[in-house]
Amino acid sequence: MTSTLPPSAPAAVRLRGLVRRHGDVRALDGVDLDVAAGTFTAVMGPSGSGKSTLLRCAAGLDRPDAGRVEVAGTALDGLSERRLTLLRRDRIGFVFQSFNLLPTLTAAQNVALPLRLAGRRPARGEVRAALARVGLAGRERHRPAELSGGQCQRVAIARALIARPAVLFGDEPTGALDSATGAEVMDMLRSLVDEEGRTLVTVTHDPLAAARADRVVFLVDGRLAGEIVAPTADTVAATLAALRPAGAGVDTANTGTDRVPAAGSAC
Ligand SMILES: Nc1ncnc2c1ncn2[C@@H]1O[C@H](COP(=O)(O)OP(=O)(O)OP(=O)(O)O)[C@@H](O)[C@H]1O
Repeated sequence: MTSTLPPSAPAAVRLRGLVRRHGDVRALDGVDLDVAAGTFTAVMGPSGSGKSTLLRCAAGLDRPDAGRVEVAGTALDGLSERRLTLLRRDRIGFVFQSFNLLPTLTAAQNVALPLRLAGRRPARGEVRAALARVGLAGRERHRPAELSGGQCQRVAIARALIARPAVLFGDEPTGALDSATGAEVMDMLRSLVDEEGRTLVTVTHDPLAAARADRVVFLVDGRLAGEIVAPTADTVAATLAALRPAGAGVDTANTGTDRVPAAGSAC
């Protein structure tokens, strides 16, 4: 199946015929998908169905073997590595399950890093405002070891958003957090869409997290296998259960009900 917008509708992300092979494995097997600007899309599916590969190709972190990726109207295929790096820096944000903060830098310095790497000095109050936006007012001078896991992920999100990317991609951004903290982070991500018109695309295994999205798309064996608009945790869980091959066990990844927080300090 495909999930595309009319050609005239503004798409923050447009994927056409995406194929990505790893040896004999077709991690993506012909995916057509549009993500409308200003929306929150969750990507779900069984373990190994191609979710991370989809995100990495859409974000320009990996190159598909065939097909086309457009982000905010720019086609990624054919871009030189340098142009792709600049596009990722300026137009694409990415957060991972691990927070990847630099331990010796303060929260504010971590958030400012993408601007500094781009040769730009942050405007007065810009970093403080970015941290306040993710609920970390007053934490500017804390280093990662002095922050909780949820706070570290908020710093990582502020860092990913500081350059005002066209799309923020998240690969299980709450996967290392306990359920309550993960829910708070998902609520904060939702508010970024509602209040600022941000565009989010997030892989998650958690039906409760996916229920915050406007739309959930499901992958199976590298192909789109369905979608739910205006999802609830129940409709998401039921769809996932129906997609799981008969006899398959519970997904080894976190399901949101059995999450264990990352050990030790969080970052
Ligand atoms: N670098 C790689 N080398 C070889 N095979 C890979 C590589 N990356 C992904 N794959 C394979 O491609 C398929 C899709 O992997 P991917 O990580 O995208 O799935 P996923 O849905 O994100 O899985 P999970 O939910 O377990 O994280 C899997 O069969 C995986 O083993």
